[in-house]
Amino acid sequence: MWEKFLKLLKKDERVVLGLMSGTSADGLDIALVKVSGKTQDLRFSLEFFKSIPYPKDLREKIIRAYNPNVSTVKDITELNFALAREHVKMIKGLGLQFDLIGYHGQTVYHMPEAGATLQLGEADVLAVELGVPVVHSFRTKDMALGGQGAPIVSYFDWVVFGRESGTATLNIGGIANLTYLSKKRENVIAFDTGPGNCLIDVVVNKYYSQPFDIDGKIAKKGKIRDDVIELLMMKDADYIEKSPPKTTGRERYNEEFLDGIKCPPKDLVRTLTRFTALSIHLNIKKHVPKTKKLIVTGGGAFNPVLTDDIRSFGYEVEIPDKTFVEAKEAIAIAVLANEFLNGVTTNIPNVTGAEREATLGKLSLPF
Ligand SMILES: Nc1ncnc2c1ncn2[C@@H]1O[C@H](COP(=O)(O)OP(=O)(O)OP(=O)(O)O)[C@@H](O)[C@H]1O
Ligand SMILES: CC(=O)N[C@H]1[C@@H]2OC[C@@H](O2)[C@@H](O)[C@@H]1O[C@H](C)C(=O)O
Repeated sequence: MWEKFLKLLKKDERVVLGLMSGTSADGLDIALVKVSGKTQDLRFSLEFFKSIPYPKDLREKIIRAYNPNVSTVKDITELNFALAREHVKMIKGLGLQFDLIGYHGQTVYHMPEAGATLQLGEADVLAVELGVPVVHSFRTKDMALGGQGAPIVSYFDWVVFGRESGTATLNIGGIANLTYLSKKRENVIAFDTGPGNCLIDVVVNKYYSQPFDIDGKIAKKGKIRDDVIELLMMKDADYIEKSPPKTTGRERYNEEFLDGIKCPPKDLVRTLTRFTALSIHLNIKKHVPKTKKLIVTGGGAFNPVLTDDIRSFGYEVEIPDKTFVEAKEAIAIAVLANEFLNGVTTNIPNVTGAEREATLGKLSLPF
């Protein structure tokens, strides 16, 4: 058993399955990636990608788990295994071959100030059922070292895009996070800017019974309400002003964040779209003002109202091909898992605030 694993450690090229389930809780992103080399000599090719939506009841359980006022320890315990079993079912259905899995798990609560974060999805279930080693829990060691445990994709951004200057990558998922690129790893700056699609999603869910504002169609019909922007700015000024390292989550940007706002739904969707772009812009202006170009990924890249709003602040906005836009985070998780086997450090202390570099991840073996 160990022999097979030791052989895998010595391989230069590995086929890695990267699994990412983001804060939107919309499903599992599955990327099959061939990876060779390490750090800035790393090469990867995406062999397969699919995003499989969660069954409705599982999505509801995840969203409920986010809310400390209603979720119980029993819910969390069950969900930890239920999620992993659902993930196994999804993967088995694809009939793929791979050497290793990188498993992000589902973040249900993130408390960087308290130095705590929780990702659910029991890695041992995947290791046993799928018969390969699983690297998981990528955030905890950075937190043990006093860091925020996020963003962790900035390592991948540095490896892949690090040679660009005046450029930042921007992933607009539930939360938006940005990496300001630099050739020198120690000069990379990355942080969460605040809401990505999550506030828009909350309103669209509530008033239109849709999971999100498809292609910005609702926003296109609404008007920007300056009084609501002002109110939102007052609520969010503390986070925008705060210097990195900083990360956030659905604990802050949820329905409660919109308390006290009165506005017709379509105007609210339009206004929240504008506010999301504005919060990204103000964060850039304050913390990484040399940014001229943004490489935008994540589901928000498919909302033209949002991307046009971002462009309106004067940035060159580049949107990579559709598969990369959707797959980037899952590819990054595959790369982090591969670097774990290479024994490479993957956090960036300048980004997370950790006291030193470390190899992120824990290993779950199938035997
Ligand atoms: N065609 C589209 N039009 C508008 N918005 C879209 C479209 N496709 C996806 N989105 C938005 O993108 C969201 C999903 O994005 P993504 O999968 O990148 O988020 P995530 O990975 O769950 O979040 P995070 O990166 O914060 O963990 C959806 O909830 C939706 O708001
Ligand atoms: C704690 C947590 O799961 N954070 C996520 C979330 O989603 C976007 C943003 O907030 C980012 O900080 C992070 O994910 C990416 C993958 C990261 O760590 O780079």
